[in-house]
Amino acid sequence: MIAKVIVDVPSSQTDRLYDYEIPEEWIEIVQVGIRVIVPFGPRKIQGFVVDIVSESTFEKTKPIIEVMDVVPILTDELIQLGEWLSEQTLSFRLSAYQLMIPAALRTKVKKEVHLKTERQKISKEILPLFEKENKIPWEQVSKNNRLLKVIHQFVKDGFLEITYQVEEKGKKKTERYIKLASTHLEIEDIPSRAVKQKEVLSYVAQHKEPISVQALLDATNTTRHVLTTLIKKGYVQEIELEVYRDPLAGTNYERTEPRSLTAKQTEVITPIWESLEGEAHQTFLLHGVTGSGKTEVYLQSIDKSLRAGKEAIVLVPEISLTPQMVQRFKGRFGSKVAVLHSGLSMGEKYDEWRKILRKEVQVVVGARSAIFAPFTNIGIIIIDEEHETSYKQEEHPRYHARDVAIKRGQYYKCPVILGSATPSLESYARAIKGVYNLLPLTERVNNRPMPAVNVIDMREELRQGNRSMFSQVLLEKLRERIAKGEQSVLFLNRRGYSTFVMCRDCGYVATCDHCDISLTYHRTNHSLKCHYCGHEEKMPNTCESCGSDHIRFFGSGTQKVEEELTRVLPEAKVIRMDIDTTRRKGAHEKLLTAFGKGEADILLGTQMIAKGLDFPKITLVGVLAADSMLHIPDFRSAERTFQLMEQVSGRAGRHDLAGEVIIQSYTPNHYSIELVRTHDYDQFFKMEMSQRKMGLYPPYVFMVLINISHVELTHVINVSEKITTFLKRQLASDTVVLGPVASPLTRIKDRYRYQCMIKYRNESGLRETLREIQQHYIREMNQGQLQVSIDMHPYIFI
Ligand SMILES: Nc1ncnc2c1ncn2[C@@H]1O[C@H](COP(=O)(O)OP(=O)(O)OP(=O)(O)O)[C@@H](O)[C@H]1O
Ligand SMILES: [Zn+2]
Ligand SMILES: [Zn+2]
Repeated sequence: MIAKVIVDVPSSQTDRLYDYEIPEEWIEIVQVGIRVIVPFGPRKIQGFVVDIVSESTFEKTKPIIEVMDVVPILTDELIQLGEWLSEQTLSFRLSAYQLMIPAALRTKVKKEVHLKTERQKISKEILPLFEKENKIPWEQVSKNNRLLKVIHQFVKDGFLEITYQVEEKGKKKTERYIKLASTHLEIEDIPSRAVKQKEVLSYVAQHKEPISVQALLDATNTTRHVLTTLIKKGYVQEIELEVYRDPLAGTNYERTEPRSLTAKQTEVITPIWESLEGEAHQTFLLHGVTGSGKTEVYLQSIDKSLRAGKEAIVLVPEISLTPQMVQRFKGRFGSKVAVLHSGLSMGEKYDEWRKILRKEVQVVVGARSAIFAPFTNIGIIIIDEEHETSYKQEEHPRYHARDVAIKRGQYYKCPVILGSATPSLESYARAIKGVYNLLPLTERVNNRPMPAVNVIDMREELRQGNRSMFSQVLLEKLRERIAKGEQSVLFLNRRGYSTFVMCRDCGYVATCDHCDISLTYHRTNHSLKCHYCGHEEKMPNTCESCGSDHIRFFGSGTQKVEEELTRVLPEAKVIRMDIDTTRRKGAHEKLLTAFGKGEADILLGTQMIAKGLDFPKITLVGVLAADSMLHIPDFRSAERTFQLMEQVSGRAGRHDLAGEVIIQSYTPNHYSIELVRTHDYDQFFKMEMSQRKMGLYPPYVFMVLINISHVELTHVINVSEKITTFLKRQLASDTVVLGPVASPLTRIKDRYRYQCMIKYRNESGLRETLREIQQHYIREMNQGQLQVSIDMHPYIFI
């Protein structure tokens, strides 16, 4: 038999299947989806088995050297998906598969074989291995073909298990448990004076499940000594059981019951349920205003899926994966839920992934990469806040989770729900065309009003002599809330607000020596940092250009706002939430809990407070500078501004108290800001679509961005020109090829950067043409000199 293997060498030449012979004694063990070690030239390398065939087309094939997994870590479906993904994103299949497995499996970790059962159940052949301990190192068996075969069978039967020991400081992995020994000695045999022994034994006997040693000692109020005697006499047995590193251990999730749906919710959930029950894939766009009860629709759709014996994947943006958000799912589905996000340690991620693989959970809530959860019977896939750009991965493979969701939805013939109060233009356009099924939820639950929005013209404020960052109205309203004991949220858009250092005398701005970008001031260690290459230097005392000591940092980060706030509103208690105050694990939760308990009047923060917040006492939302994002040179800047303003506004008045929003802006008449006043998404969509049509941007066309970089400027220009000429010759006449032009960020890490852009409607041969470009520059790229990166549906243009 021949295994087709994707080898662990990320380069274009090796991005194909290699044939390896499966040694006779491993025929049963080598399966599709496991990893193997194979000879590759003079080296031994890892690879994924993606297919097994009876014969190779090659005359000579080398045999597999070693088997790395006993159970497949990639399902057949994921293997297919990886192939598709690499075609779509023009990346290596290897990278696609590595995306699908947890990092713990990609690093060098200790592997062990664990005994999961009583010794009697396993054969004599391997019994001696487990004489001393219930586990042995994997190396002890991996090279022995005969043993491996036996082990494989026991793993299949569930008596043994292979685990990866991701060691982490201060984290428990296993705990000692006590259970009744299978020898069945009678309790009466214990001498009557050994009261304690009897007591402990009967306690153990009453429990069907093993009890942790500590719990047992606590419950029976005994010492370890009594227990040891019982173990020695053979009444009870001490075993080691794995405990998952639960990042949320100790959190008690309050159970929630399904609510009876409103008429509107019923209307939108019906077609979703029909799709689920009829096993007919459909993509739904759930367009529900903030507070319209989308989450309840998700929950009851998931419930439907679980009742049908199927699984569910829920994606939420990384930044809204807060404990509050997790609570909503754990509260309804308890331990059936696994959570995957970037805040987890490598070991924790591995644990959650394993729960999915072992089918111990049926629901996954996670950020982008959770879309690859190795479920095999998916009943529904939900993408909340579908307009969020974080669903697109900005490194190879540059995939969009929405595309992967739909692909998997087609495979499992299940519904995919894209939910948002402000859908992306691309999705809404597709819904209107009928490609997606549009489900509108236009009102808030129980007819609560949408918050009233007041846009303040900050130019006018300035004219009236108000030089502070707070308008008169906003200050007044903030005071009002403090007096009434209600809460406010102040939002500052982080983007476009770097704190740069400038000389007041000559205008010199401190920039990075390796990148064409200004350095950012960091207060904590009084230094300047480049956010692109990590270069760091001390904050200068004098200007490098003119020697003046009038060198200061500018910009207004959240820290500055906080300072200003304490000056103008000394009575206000403020909680600040930004990257700095939430860096430590659990800090995010702590701050939110404190705010929820009413320990502060004002929550001041960046993007991370724009979504998910649902506190009854928030009645005022203030946006300090709505247009900070509007002037970023990106065709989506108006869309992002509108989406963000709507999301932030949505935090106010979600419960009994009515909400109010103050938006401060220097361009109050821009449609993306003005239309937030009426919460008019449809009108915004119309206006923005006409802009896109004029400028020839998505969704009217598809785009491809090609970035070319090299340390020598002349070479970058040379290659960029060649690529552009080639594209113009190859592509259809109505396709637009723009460039080459210098990228907005012309130099990063001493490399010059140029780009060219393709806008197209129909291009059947596009991928082949782009592959040709990749192939052409293979050698130069492998040498690490040149980089040509291709982004199929770009979101970032710098
Ligand atoms: N059927 C229902 N009956 C009563 N209350 C409900 C119902 N559905 C949802 N709610 C409540 O209404 C509020 C808003 O619902 P939810 O948070 O699900 O809205 P959403 O559309 O997800 O909002 P957002 O997009 O702003 O996060 C919540 O407090 C929720 O508990
Ligand atoms: Zn730099
Ligand atoms: Zn100067």
